[in-house]
Amino acid sequence: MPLGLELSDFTDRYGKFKDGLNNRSAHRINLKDFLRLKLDRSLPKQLRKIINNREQLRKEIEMEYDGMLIIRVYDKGLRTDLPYTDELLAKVSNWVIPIGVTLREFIRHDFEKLQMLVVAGMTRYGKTVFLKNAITTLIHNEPDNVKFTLIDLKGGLAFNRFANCKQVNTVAKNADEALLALEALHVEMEERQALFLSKGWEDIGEAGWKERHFIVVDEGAEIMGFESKEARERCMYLLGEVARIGAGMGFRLIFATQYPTADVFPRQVKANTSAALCFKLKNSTQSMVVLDRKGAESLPVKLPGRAIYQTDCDLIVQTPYITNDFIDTKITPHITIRARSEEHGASSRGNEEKPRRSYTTVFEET
Ligand SMILES: Nc1ncnc2c1ncn2[C@@H]1O[C@H](COP(=O)(O)OP(=O)(O)OP(=O)(O)O)[C@@H](O)[C@H]1O
Repeated sequence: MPLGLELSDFTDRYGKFKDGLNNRSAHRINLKDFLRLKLDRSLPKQLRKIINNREQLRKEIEMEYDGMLIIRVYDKGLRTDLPYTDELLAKVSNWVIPIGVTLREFIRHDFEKLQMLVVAGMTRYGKTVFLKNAITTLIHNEPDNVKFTLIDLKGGLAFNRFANCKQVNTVAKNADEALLALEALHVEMEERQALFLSKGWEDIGEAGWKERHFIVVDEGAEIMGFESKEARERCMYLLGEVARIGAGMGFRLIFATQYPTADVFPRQVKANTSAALCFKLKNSTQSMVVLDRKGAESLPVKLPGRAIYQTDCDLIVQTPYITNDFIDTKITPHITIRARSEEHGASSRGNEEKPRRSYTTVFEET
């Protein structure tokens, strides 16, 4: 790396490098075209056409810094679809989910290593499909240990198919339900913290508990639209608490939004999250909020599933496309029809009974 420059000086110019490499066409002779030759007077013309055939270059580049600046150039771009299949599912286990493919490899996200994940992207670019992919994978791979609190602030339609899975504690569809669910989680978290302290356990690993509780929020920006200011602030605070202290106690957060502005992310969520999956965004300001760099605005248009996966480095991936039929085949064995009131107090570890509780948020004027 030339002295005084950093990786972002190159990645910010990704488009310029790529267009520079592709600004001409190349000779391409397709042997199959010879089989289609017609033996008539136009033969020389046909041959000339085959020999002079030119195709626009579609080279792709990847940039990385590992002490050296590495720029990889590929003849072809990344595939535009990656169906979620049984073979793909077999490549992940435990708390690992598939993120997608790059030009070189299959990428996974391990929630034991990076417990919180931010997902962002304009509408119709694949956020919800990705969340369904994550939920299905975890239910399939850890059916006895995973628990979910699903908060779908777009009305609950996307998560509805998971509502009767035994692993799903709650599907919250609006401000009141979201607040109630988060209050319940907060109480559980505080109880766990007190128990861990009394037992001298540092974290869930040391406690030897297998359960992991995932809180999945789809359209987190809606929280800013809650009518009541108190509800808004309380929700932000509670999500922030999950991000701040939840990881060690087995809580995992996936926070998705299509409007990533600075005020949409609870401060603690941004501060405690070191992984992001970012689909195309409207502008570089939004990209800066999610990735701390420009780039998500330059992802291709009309290409759902294309995203930047950011951990300690940034990778351009094509995420798997999971169909609702595939989801249903995987979750049907886990569906139990229960009254929702029973689910709310569902035991979160093993089969031990917990008293059913209700939670009330009281706002006092100061
Ligand atoms: N990984 C993918 N590969 C190919 N196509 C995809 C992928 N993900 C999503 N799509 C296509 O894009 C459409 C929109 O995806 P999805 O519902 O996940 O978008 P979204 O970002 O959640 O949008 P909204 O915010 O409007 O719900 C899907 O119906 C599907 O046709």
